[in-house]
Amino acid sequence: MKFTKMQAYGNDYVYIDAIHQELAKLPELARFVSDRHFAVGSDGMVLICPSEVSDFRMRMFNPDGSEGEMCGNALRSVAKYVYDHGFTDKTRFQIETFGGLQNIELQVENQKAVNITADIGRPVLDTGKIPVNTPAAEFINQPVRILDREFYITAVSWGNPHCVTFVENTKDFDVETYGKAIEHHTELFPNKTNVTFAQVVRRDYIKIREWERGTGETIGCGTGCCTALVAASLLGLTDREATVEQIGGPLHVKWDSDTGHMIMTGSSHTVFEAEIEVPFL
Ligand SMILES: N[C@H](CCC[C@H](N)C(=O)O)C(=O)O
Repeated sequence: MKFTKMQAYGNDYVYIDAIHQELAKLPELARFVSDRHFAVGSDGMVLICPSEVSDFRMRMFNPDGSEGEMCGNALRSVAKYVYDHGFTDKTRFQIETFGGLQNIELQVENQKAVNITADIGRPVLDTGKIPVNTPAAEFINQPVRILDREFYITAVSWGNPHCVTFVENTKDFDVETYGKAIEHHTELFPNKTNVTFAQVVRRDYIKIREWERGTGETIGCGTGCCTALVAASLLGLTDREATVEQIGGPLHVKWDSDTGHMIMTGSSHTVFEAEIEVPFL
């Protein structure tokens, strides 16, 4: 099976062309390729698929085999993939996800996409108890007891469930213990959740660490950055545009006040392309 390893802010996935290759047993395939000892090693698997309603479709799977409805870094990387591989020569197009149709705009240098802007639509402030895109009860800065602590949590859905809580210092924070506990708080988040721990540094600068559903701590998370900005600006801690510093680097995010859409702009990189023998395919 042919694949491409790409990373965006160190959020690394195995990208597979599912337009020209037949694939099967997708959850098993995701668990297999993501393994850092026995296979390629990644934060998950992303498929580039044909779409009946837009230019392309993306599907993303976590290393535990579960499927995420949306992924900001994968979205921008798929946009780069289809352009760099000559699947399209458009610099503006759409990618279908389970989180809706996402609008892409590429900045190209030497026939390669170097910077990718993605409009990922409007956030829904909910924990996943209601169907996505239903105007809903808002879940903003709610006190929630997790293990031995109380957290103030804001829930944001981009199609996939996210939540964010503000901490004093992300650097020393025990992301694993509390991230895991919040991820699995299924009374509040029936579909589990991605968890962002954020620290506001200035009105236009936020630091985050991310605990991802089905993955664990990652060093970059596009939708996590967007989630942090939504909560921080709703709470009056930042303006509607910020740089979000992740361990893997800074991403620029803007929550457009005219449209209510979230716009993220950042890079993505191809690491290598290769073939892997999959014993069960
Ligand atoms: N890293 C991703 C999010 C993946 C979310 C996934 N872990 C889920 O189960 O929803 C990003 O850049 O937005």
